Amino acid sequence: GTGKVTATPINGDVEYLSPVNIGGQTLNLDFDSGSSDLWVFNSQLSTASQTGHTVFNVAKSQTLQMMTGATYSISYGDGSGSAGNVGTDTVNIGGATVTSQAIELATAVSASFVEDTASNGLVGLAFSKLNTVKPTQQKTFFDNAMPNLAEPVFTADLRSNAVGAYEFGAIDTSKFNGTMQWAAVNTTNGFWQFSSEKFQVGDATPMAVPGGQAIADTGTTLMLTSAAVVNAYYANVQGAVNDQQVGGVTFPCNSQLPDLQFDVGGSFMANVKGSDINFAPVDNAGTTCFGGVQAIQSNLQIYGDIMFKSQFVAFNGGNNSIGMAPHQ
Ligand SMILES: NCc1ccc(-c2ccco2)nc1
Repeated sequence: GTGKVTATPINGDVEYLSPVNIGGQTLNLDFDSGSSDLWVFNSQLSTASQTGHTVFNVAKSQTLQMMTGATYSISYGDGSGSAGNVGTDTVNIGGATVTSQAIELATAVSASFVEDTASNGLVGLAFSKLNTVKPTQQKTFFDNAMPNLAEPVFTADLRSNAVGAYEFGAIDTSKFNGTMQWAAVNTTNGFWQFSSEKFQVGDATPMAVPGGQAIADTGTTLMLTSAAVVNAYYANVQGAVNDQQVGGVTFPCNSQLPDLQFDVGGSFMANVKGSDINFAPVDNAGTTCFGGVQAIQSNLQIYGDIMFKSQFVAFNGGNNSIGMAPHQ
């Protein structure tokens, strides 16, 4: 079978939310190709933590079965996290259904998740080896769904300030231009990881990031790469400054930002449109804007939603490869 759901950008493309049916209850969740836990806000949480959220009511599902003794605890790169207990239930994502999916039921969530009332949990779509459930590690929705999917794939079609889609089991060739290009994924760390050692700003001389690796992460807002690439990129932008107060590089909102091409697995170069690198204003007048490309002090680069807004991306769990093509 196949399944398709909308991916709706929230608060200026900070994150994308998709409807997921769990035991007959529909919640808007954040699909995250950078982690491997499916967890939800639910009726076990304190009233304070539930405030503003749609929660999964554990008493209302007729198919929920609690997993005795199982717990989870997850923390993310941005310092957020959640922890709780675990059950299994039927999960339906746009028609793709798994009858016994591990549902991680938060009993504690960090403040930033409580404050983010648009999101009621995450669907982890990285590799199951990263799942945090103990004592028995659980499989992701994609791993569980794969055997019944027409093709062992899911795709991310994320758009700038527009509704896009996640699809399981098929690659909709009408959603991208040209031929999709593919690269091998290294699953050792449990991510959709590939080498990314070459960058090109506009039509300037390409630059090398020896040993550079990257992950494709729908659950991260920005595109995080090496300081060398960030400096080289914004050297082309009049008025760009690294503003410690704001927490990264800003520039005049009316800047003409160049495109940025990046290497995917040594197999092909993919492009991020300059317009997609103008992320958001930092001041009320909308004069100064925050860059969508920012530095990370690690050679594991994180290509988040800024990249997905320029590239239609296919994740192939059958042969562990990643495909990209410019959106239609
Ligand atoms: N990359 C995983 C991830 C996703 C969302 C969040 C988050 C924090 C507050 C609201 O959302 N944190 C980390």
